[in-house]
Amino acid sequence: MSVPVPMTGPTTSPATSPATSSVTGPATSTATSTAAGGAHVSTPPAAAVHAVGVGKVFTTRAGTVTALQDVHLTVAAGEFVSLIGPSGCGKSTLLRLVADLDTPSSGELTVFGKSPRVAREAQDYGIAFQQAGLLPWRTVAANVALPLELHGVGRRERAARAAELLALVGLTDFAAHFPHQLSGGMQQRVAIARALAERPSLLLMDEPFGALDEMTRERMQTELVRLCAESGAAVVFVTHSIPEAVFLSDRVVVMSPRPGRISAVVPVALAATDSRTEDLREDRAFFDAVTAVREALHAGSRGAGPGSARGVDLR
Ligand SMILES: Nc1ncnc2c1ncn2[C@@H]1O[C@H](COP(=O)(O)OP(=O)(O)OP(=O)(O)O)[C@@H](O)[C@H]1O
Repeated sequence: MSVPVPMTGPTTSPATSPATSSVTGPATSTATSTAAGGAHVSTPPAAAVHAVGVGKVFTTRAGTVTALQDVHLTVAAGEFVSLIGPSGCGKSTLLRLVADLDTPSSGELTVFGKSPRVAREAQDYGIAFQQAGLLPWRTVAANVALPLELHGVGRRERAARAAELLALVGLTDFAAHFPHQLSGGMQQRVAIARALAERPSLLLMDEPFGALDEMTRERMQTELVRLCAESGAAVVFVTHSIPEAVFLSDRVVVMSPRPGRISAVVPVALAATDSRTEDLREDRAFFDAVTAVREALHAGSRGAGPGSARGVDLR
């Protein structure tokens, strides 16, 4: 990713920061503009995601469910942030609010300084969920080109962009195949290519590798790191796997259940995310970061009752 993070160093456990009123990403460069009179004024670039006191309450026949309470989170442009926490702690709900698939009950949420709706209309973000969600009657290339088609991009330009994206995810030879002719991992790569079609500045990913076998999953993680480095997109990534979160992220956001809130943020002080390779998984610093996230998860779940860490891969 384009955001600088501390380089690999000796093996101290990364510090976790408690969830306080402000959880902010690494500093990014500021844009300068010239004000009247010639003075240069620094304008900080808008964060990819900025949540201030966000809450979400669902009302059902059985009563109300507070899925999120007082969530403060800032994801910098180009930053990779994972959300991890027990089942039902509100990870998907938070992602859905960012994606304008639902609206907050309280607080303020902006995406690149705009409301989620305006950001969606501006095609600021792409989405990839656990189910690849490909249209079975369309070829791989036609699936990748779908968002472009929906937004009126011409046939020739669509074809060129689809070819470029399929090359990026290593599926050039499968352009004319149909989804059922591909493996699960290949389908997921098509879904990621589709999410990148409109060059979004933000990718929202909800357990995109959850259904894959371990080896395919690790390969996909390495590919995702590369793709994100190439595209410069920020990513908000929901996962149940601690090693996955650590391998991919600049920061891991730990959530606790009932009601869902951020209990800790673990900065991942490994090599910059754009230069992470398979070897990192054997690195002492990697294990230390995994331990830090695991401890934060346990601490966040303490007091929430038995089984409250369920659904998290604590290995
Ligand atoms: N549309 C809805 N109506 C009512 N309750 C909902 C709705 N969507 C989510 N919830 C509730 O909100 C809480 C958070 O759900 P959410 O799916 O965000 O959790 P999660 O952390 O993503 O869980 P998992 O890890 O199991 O996917 C849960 O208690 C869930 O039952």
